[in-house]
Amino acid sequence: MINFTKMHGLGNDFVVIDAIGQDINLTAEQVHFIADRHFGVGCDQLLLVERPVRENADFKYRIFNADGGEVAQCGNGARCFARFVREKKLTAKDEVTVDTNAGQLLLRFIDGGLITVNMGVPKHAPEQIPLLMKDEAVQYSLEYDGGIVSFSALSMGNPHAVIQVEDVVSAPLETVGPWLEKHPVFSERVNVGFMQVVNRQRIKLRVYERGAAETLACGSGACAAVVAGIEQGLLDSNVSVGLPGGDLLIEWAGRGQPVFMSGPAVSVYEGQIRI
Ligand SMILES: N[C@H](CCC[C@H](N)C(=O)O)C(=O)O
Repeated sequence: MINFTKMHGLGNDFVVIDAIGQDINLTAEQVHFIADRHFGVGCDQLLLVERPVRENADFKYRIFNADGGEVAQCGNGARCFARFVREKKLTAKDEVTVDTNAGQLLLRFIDGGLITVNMGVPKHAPEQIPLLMKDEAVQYSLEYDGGIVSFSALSMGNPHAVIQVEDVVSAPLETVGPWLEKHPVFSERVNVGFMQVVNRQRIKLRVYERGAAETLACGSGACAAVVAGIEQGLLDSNVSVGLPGGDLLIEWAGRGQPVFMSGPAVSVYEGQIRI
């Protein structure tokens, strides 16, 4: 039996497992089973909380998409990880440093039960798009269904494509999402965000996530969309991102600077799963 906590960040939901106090070694198939909403517990991603790798870190955490694939970054997951280690009394710190496969994150508890994550510095021509590599251009275009799909491509530690649309409600997420997610120009697939610019301090966003399909919120996707919008001169440095599951605050001071994301994290229930 494995003990877990079911959590969410604005409806992007997680199975969070303490792999320090439990001896856990999950295959991709087992992650896929746990994530299944009919045969398992059900979640967008599964998070494993482990001992740190580097001396200056408090923990390591690993992220697995519902399809079983391990990935390196998850914004909503980072906030839920922070809430988890505090609620499980694995730390009493107000600021937690965590190792991830994308590097180190700094997580801070702020007023109102919110958590701010330093998501690191965005990379503008992520290595996952060698075929499209231009001179640090951040806008790319591909032919699709007799037309052209233009997008910004960048990495927040995981790859993102950001498409600007007039209205997120009518965005072609169900068709363009899976098409671009698996497009061969992205050697490791990609998360696909559909961004509607409301004004210079507000966007609306829907994300078709790599390995999980559409989620109610995507933290790294919100960061990528704001970076893309600022790069195109459409947004100021502090932006409220309206996702189907709720709002995140994203702050970015420009190239070479880290992106900060602030938002909630909620524990829903504790459980055990037979694996
Ligand atoms: N699907 C993402 C991982 C989860 C990201 C998302 N849930 C977030 O909050 O950033 C990927 O394959 O890179």
